[in-house]
Amino acid sequence: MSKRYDVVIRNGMLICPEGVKKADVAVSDEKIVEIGCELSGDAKETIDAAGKYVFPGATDGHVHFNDPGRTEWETITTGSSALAAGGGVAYFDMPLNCNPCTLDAKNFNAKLAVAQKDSLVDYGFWGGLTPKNLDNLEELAECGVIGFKAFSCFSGIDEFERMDDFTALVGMEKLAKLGLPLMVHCENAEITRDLTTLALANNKTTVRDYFAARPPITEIENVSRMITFAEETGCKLIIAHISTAKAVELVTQARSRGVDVCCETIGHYLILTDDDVERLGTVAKCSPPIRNNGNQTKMWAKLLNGEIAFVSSDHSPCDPKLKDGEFLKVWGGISACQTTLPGLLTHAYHERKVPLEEIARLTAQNVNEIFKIQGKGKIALGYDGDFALVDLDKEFTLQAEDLFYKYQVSPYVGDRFRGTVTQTILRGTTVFKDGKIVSNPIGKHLRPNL
Ligand SMILES: NC(=O)N[C@H]1NC(=O)NC1=O
Ligand SMILES: [Zn+2]
Repeated sequence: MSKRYDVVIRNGMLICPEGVKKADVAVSDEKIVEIGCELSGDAKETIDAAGKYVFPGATDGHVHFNDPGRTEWETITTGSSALAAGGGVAYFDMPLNCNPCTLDAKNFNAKLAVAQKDSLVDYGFWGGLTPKNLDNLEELAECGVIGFKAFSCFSGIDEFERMDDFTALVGMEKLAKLGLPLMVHCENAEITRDLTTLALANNKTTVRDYFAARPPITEIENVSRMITFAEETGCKLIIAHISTAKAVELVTQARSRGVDVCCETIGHYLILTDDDVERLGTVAKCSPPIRNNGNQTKMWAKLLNGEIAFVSSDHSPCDPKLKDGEFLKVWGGISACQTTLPGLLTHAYHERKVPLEEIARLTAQNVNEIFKIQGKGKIALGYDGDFALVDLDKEFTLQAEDLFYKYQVSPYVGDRFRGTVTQTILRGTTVFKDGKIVSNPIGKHLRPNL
């Protein structure tokens, strides 16, 4: 008897957890219901993926879409569209730089209302942990946050206060009980603050002065301290946007003695170097800063070794006016959520022979597993019909007009990529195709299955 699927993707090379295989994949009621060679049975929609690689749609674990409240920088509409254009089907939005910050249930619900209306793709939310909201962690957990985010140093946003040691201890004890992870932006507060003050006092505001004000030790020292807190409290710890190979080493050592810690890195720490930042200017300013080539080589080795759990974008845009000025003084944050997968195809797969299934793990599977999002992140029976169709050899030069961000700004404009996302499918619905957004907002809220 012939079957009737909602969608069949035929003749593609599927990136499955166990390897790459040529097969068809069928979706009904938003879920993958069959994987096999030349599936019989018709479908309401047939997608010919001959010559294409079919990745699991990516989940970006770390974005700042700034909605509600700072929509002059980015919005959920533009951010989620950009994500889809880069093969993304889901994102976890940070508790800052939206306004109000996501520090209690009321503000969580305000953000949820916007996303329900505007998000093209699926979304989860981070709650914040600051000295001011230790009594609100339980209510945020009930709302369904995927985890909590804290800053060891100044966050750039006055209302989102840094986590002092008391807050770290009490907060991590509470999160251990709630079974939710804490992600920490690890840079030593006093050293970054005082080196920055000193640099400003001496009018040292160039890109190199900025690097000197945030040296590797600020990350390494703080990662080590946060691991100690995690080890003693039993809280699951995720190091945000790790930038130095030495800090990755600390995470690996801690894991090997049983500490529940892992790390995320960001495309730009793998793709750009300090010399690139010097060339590009403030568009490539972020914190922690992008490091040198020697460190980057070691970061790639750690990535290949499985020591980095997932790769996100830390998409942190702003009004371009805030990037206009002396390097040390301007906003730190890079617009990147549209280019993570093409960046990894170019620099990980083509340049360094990182296997495609490893790239799928780093962009989709691991992040969903770590945050206990059920049924998302891989091409397997029963999972959401989420796919990114990729022409692996199709090259393109990124043009500002290609970007779906509120501001068409990226450090990669003018760069050559090899590996083009041609179509993004969310739970069986095509949301992006051939350079265009082709769906209304259909994103739904993702909560951890604890
Ligand atoms: N507040 C904010 O978005 N900060 C981000 N920007 C950046 O470069 N690193 C961050 O953590
Ligand atoms: Zn961030």
